[in-house]
Amino acid sequence: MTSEPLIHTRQLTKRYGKTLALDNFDLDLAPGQIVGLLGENGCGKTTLLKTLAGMDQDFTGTAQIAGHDIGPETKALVSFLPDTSFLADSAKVTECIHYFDDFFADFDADKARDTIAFFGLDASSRLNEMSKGMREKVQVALTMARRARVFLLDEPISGVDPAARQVILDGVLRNLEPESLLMISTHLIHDLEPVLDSVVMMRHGKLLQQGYVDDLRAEHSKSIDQIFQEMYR
Ligand SMILES: Nc1ncnc2c1ncn2[C@@H]1O[C@H](COP(=O)(O)OP(=O)(O)OP(=O)(O)O)[C@@H](O)[C@H]1O
Repeated sequence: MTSEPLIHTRQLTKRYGKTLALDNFDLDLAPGQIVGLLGENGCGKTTLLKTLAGMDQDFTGTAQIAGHDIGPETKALVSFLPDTSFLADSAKVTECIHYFDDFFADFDADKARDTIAFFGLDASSRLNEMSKGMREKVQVALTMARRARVFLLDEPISGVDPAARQVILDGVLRNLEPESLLMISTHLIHDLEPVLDSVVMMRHGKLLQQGYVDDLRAEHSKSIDQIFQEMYR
């Protein structure tokens, strides 16, 4: 790594009862890259993202963002898109923008409105009048409109059609500052591969493989999608 890690974990361990969701998970991620978080169902991707986002502080080991232990300081640096809807169904898009503006000091309402327009959405619509893909776009627009140093997106393109996936990815990328760190969990590696700088592959709560996509592709003479299929077969 050429610069100090923005995300740093050591022996990060999270249990849900008898289930070990994160098992002594060690990770260092430098800023200025787009990272794909990959792994089969239940390997701990959501748990890792929630932990780094400060949504669940019931863990052992070390987890730091920009040198700070996970807590209020790191929450201010991290913009998190969960895999479930976090907005009130009856709200209008304009109300969601106001809500974010009140709640997050680093929120740029103009940027959010601009991305909503880029997605071709009507800001006066209510969420319960929108399709799943349209609601996902609203959530992406809000999440990416923060001037955060770390963006953690949990499955932002699952459950939408291939054309919408590309539009959502474009909406994510057009808002990203070069020095930010973006980590995206996905099963849709083929769609994401062209934009990734590096990947983190997980298995059973552990780090299975981490590397820059160019290095991995050169080493294996295969696409990341093919490497993933073989690794998890
Ligand atoms: N709230 C919870 N209570 C109990 N067990 C949980 C809870 N959340 C996650 N788990 C368990 O922790 C493990 C990791 O789950 P997690 O959701 O992090 O996996 P994932 O890689 O995101 O899966 P997927 O790809 O299916 O979204 C799984 O065994 C899951 O059943």
